[in-house]
Amino acid sequence: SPLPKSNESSSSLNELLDHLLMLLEKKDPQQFFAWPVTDAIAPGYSSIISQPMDFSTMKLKIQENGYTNLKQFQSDFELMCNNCMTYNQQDTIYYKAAKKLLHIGQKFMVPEKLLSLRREVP
Ligand SMILES: COc1ccc(C(=O)NC2CCC2)cc1-c1cc(C(C)=O)n2cccnc12
Repeated sequence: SPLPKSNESSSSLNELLDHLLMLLEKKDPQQFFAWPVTDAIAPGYSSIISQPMDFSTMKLKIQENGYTNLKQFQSDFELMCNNCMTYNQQDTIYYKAAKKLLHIGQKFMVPEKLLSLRREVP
């Protein structure tokens, strides 16, 4: 089906979300959150995690105008981090990375911080 027509407001939201996503991806240098987790690298993952989420899926969703507000973007980000902290034990590099990323993301996505981001987006 053709991509829905983007209007002024959705494209400026999408620009903000693209910028935010780029900032969050930079906080995941090992790219643990870059792609969907497969059962091959994480045994039983698909039967434990009912709603998988990763940065590449979020990027696609932005391009398809899948987010109509910031809150929806925030909840996918939190879903991604919480999935990781559900599947992995606390003493793993993945759990620790998710905890750290979630904390950083929550600091980024506060209104005054976002205002400055909006000024950054050309
Ligand atoms: C896209 O997901 C990944 C991509 C690459 C890697 C990876 O480079 N792992 C190496 C670091 C020690 C092996 C791990 C993951 C990975 C993410 C995750 C998450 C996000 O739960 N995960 C869980 C168990 C095992 N591997 C992973």
